[in-house]
Amino acid sequence: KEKVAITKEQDALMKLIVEAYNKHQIPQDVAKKLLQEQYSTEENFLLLTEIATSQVQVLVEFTKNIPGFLSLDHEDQIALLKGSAVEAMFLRSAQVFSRKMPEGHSEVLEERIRKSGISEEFITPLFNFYKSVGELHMVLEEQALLTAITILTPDRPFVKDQPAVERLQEPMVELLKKLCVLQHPQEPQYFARLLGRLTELRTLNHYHAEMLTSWRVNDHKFTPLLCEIWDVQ
Ligand SMILES: CC(C)NC(=O)n1c(-c2ccccc2)cc2c1CN(S(=O)(=O)c1cccs1)CC2
Repeated sequence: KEKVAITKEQDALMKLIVEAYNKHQIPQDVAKKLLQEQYSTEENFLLLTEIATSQVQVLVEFTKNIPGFLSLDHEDQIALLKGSAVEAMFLRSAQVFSRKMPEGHSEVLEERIRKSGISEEFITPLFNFYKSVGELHMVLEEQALLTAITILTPDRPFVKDQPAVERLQEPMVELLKKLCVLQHPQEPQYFARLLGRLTELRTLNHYHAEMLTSWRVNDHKFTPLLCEIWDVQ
């Protein structure tokens, strides 16, 4: 059985990705607001809008720190960001949700998300996803790499130079595979389970598009950044 070892280059790549991932967290004040303000549906929706908007800004900064991303074709950079924004948001939500929170906080958080104007048919897959990510107990490195791998998905709509994106994504997938073997030696199928989450994420894209139409008919307003990244209005 060959010894799995992280090379010097892989260690350097991982440090860059984790550093970028750590640098861009959700501002604590927004998370605190989630736990303080009153419970109206409208209030909850506005809070989620605020959190989602700040998360998109966080996502753009993280993406810019992915080695090689800024040397991609500029239009492809935009196509990758727009193509992965929703998945990256749901992945980040699941990670925030599965993090140890002070007593009672995740219940409040869940309650607010359930009472934010999102229709029941989307709430179920949403929380199923949060749960399935939570059960993996991902370490920070795995979370950061999985987010980078999601962003560097070559077959997003309108990506012209897919091989260039594959060349960036490939080393990340290799590194994540090694990390999983090192972090979860007792669970050889762990890496496959992680990639399975990415497949589940893609289904959430569809739900999200449906959510947007149902919100638009109820005249919900989004921020210009969310409209831009989601191609709405
Ligand atoms: C951390 C960020 C990325 N999470 C986030 O924005 N959440 C969270 C969430 C999950 C865990 C902790 C804190 C927040 C739940 C939901 C969203 C956003 N969406 S949305 O983008 O469709 C939306 C935008 C405007 C109105 S609804 C709906 C569901």
